[in-house]
Amino acid sequence: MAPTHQFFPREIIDLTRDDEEEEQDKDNADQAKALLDAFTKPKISQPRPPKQNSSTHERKAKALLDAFTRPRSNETRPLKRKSPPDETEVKVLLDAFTNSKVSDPRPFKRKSPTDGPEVRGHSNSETVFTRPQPATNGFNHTVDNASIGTSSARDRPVSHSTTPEHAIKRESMGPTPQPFVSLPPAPTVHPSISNRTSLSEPSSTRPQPASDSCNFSSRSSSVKSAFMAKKTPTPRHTRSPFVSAAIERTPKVMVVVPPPPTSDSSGGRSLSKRKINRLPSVSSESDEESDPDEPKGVKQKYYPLEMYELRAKRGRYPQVRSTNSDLQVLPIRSSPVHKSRQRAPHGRKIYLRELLEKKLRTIQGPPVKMARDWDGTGILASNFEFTNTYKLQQGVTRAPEGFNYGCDCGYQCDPTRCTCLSKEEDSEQLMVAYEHRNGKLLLKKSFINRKAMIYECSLEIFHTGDRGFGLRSPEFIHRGQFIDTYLGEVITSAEADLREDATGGPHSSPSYLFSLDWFTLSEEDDDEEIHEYEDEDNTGSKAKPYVVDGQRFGGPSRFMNHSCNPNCKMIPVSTHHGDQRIYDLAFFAGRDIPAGTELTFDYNPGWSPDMSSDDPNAVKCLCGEAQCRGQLWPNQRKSANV
Ligand SMILES: C[S@@+](CC[C@H](N)C(=O)[O-])C[C@H]1O[C@@H](n2cnc3c(N)ncnc32)[C@H](O)[C@@H]1O
Repeated sequence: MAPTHQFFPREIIDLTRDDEEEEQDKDNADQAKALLDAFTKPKISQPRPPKQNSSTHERKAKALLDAFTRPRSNETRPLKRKSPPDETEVKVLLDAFTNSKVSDPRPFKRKSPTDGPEVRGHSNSETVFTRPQPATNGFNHTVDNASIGTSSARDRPVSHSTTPEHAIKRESMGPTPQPFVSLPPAPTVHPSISNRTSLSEPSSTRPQPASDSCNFSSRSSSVKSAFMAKKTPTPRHTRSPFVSAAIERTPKVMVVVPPPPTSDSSGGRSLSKRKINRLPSVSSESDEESDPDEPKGVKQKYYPLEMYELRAKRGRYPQVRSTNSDLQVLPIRSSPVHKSRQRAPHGRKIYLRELLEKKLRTIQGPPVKMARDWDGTGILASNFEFTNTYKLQQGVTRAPEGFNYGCDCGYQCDPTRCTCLSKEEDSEQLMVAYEHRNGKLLLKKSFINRKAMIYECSLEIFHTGDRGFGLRSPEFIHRGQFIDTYLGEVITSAEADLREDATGGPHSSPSYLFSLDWFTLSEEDDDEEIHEYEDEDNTGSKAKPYVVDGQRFGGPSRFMNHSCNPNCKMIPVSTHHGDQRIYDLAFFAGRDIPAGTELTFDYNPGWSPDMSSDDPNAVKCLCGEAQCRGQLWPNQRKSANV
């Protein structure tokens, strides 16, 4: 089928010319250019170019070469050429053209002039093609026509238009390295365009293999090497129009470039980077081998999670190694980078800091950062992962669904009249926790000693120097503002005891156990409804409160230290009214807190002076407050708080 647009100057190509005429015009460079064009481009004015076999091409190519290299027999002066290097280049390139056809298998077997690679074109083909592309030559260059290897697709008219001006403009850009396959004798993609396509065009614009005739990728390497071997290193310059044409076309014959990066491969790195952010809890050695960049968190090797739970179940608890050891901090990786960092303390610090920052990014909500002045050696990177929810562990269950019920506010809850709100002890008045102050939803001043919920601020983990890490906010926090909840594994009291014993107790290592004992009922309490789901072992005994362990998994508030004069307060928040064993531990600002001030709460708010003791094993409090009690906990097992 004839192309719908004929946009190429007709006078350039005329394949009907016979050899005798050509012989007479050997010294005419323009004519030679036209002849060369005839080799590489089918004639537009014809629906189909005449079928030409390779020997015809070779003959014509040699004739063309002769025209440049041999003086005419009836003339004494040599052929006029603008520069010797151009001649050399033409020779080399033409040689490459002819030889490549002999030495290399043709990229595809042309069954007919209509066969050939199908080129998927740019949707705006004016910007892609500089030359007319007859639909009949088998090179379809619109996306619509890109059905590969089907005659119907090939025969479709070309639906784009290109003006001669475009062609001239493109050609003036001169030849460029050829990244894409073009096939003799009917290359269609302009070199400059091929190059551009490989660099920036979407893959849909790249030449596609014709399914019935060729597979470019399977032969690309041999074709490329042939070209590379024959390519002259001579810089290209001072080209005559003819030479330009020759150079521009000849490479099309043989230039093959490895498949350009697909969207997959280009995104691979970013995909792999994204994978880095995956929260690794327990990593196998094989995982480490496969992705050396992957941050490694809790090491099964050092913190045998499964064994840990297994033994806890059996009543035996593994003696885990100290969590302060640098050795535990280091995730073992086999990559050379990591090894070198291991050797260089500075590199190791950087690595550990990066590891921690990756962990910090897994925290949902406002960003939590690591203070820049921290110069620790990665203690934080050890056996600890941030978690965004409670991790219910073995033996811990939520109350059955039936125990959870919503309010009857309707579509939108009325926070001043919601039936979920508790009533004042001595009246029917509802306890409303929040009020708007300073443009924020804050805990009511009157409620600061009661229950409340949520307002977010950004936080920063920093090193206190004498009490391990601490938490602070780079922003001013208003009194009553919600800070965060205490997160971690929710475990049974029995397991908490095992874990505490395993670490030597709070006297020898930091404790991250926070008991959920707010609603713990007294032995006399006969609220059977509340207790019926607690009787897990059917013994009729009331279960002990669950405990949140923030040691291995936790949130930023896991780093909040104790103060005998705290600026924050933990207020329990129940979101499942029927479930009194699992609730949220929410921290609120007890007073206005200037930016950068350490956030603290009282680990033992029910403290009374008679709890003090002279026990030398008591955990010393280093809060530094004037009214410091001298110790973190009474010398009995902690119950109410951490
Ligand atoms: C929940 S952690 C707090 C974060 C901890 N500083 C860290 O580096 O991970 C509780 C532990 O911090 C230490 N700690 C907290 N407040 C303290 C204080 N006022 N004086 C001494 N040590 C304190 C104790 O070791 C305690 O067991």
